[in-house]
Amino acid sequence: MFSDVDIAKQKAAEEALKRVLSLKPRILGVGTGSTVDVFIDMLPRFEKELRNVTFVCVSLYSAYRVAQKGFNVSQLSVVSEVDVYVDGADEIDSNMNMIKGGGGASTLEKIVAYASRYKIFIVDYTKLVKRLGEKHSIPVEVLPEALNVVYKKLKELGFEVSIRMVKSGKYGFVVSDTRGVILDVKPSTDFDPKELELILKRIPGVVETGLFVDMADEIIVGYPDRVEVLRRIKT
Ligand SMILES: O=C[C@H](O)[C@H](O)[C@H](O)COP(=O)(O)O
Repeated sequence: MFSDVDIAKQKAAEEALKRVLSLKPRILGVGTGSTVDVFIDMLPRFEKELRNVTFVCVSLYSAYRVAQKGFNVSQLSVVSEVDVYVDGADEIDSNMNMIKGGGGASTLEKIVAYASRYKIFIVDYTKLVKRLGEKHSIPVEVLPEALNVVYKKLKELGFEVSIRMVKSGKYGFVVSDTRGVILDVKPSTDFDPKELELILKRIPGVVETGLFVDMADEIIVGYPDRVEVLRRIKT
């Protein structure tokens, strides 16, 4: 039995696939997470159209799944430009800014999104928020060597900080695909996403944050009965 959220994810993924086919990418960036998983599961329906596409994935897990379905997967290290990127998000505000990295992938996600000419994000309706930080902390990926230094600095700056722990299958810290440790950071007051991103990135040892500001070209929001598409107005 599918829940409303499952159906909403499917609707968003289906719409994204239509969009991808119309954009005819040579190189397609693929994010990670449960919504992207739905998107990956739909790829074989368009085997003919996607046969010559090279996929670049932001996690070993997504790369494995795309390759298992018979598509060409390339290493990010040999790619400098991506035509279209499809990924999920944890929170989206009314300015199309986002928190990402709930699945521990914010660094590679940001690199591929940055390298992509057109960035599409797919979410179910529960991801829309008035202000970023309503439901999720901000993931901050840190070099393992800098863990304590960054942790202490973030506390001094007034943030609530926790080190992300593995919930099962392994004991200890979550380690990202880029071997970073993830700190979940909760600002105590309202914040400006752009300013906060700068504050966090100024701390040596911080590799990336899960704040995605002014990044999305298109956000496809799935509902149980429809999709709504938000588009960035290019200035
Ligand atoms: O690190 C993970 C990514 O940012 C995901 O895109 C994000 O967490 C959303 O995941 P999901 O589609 O599972 O809600």
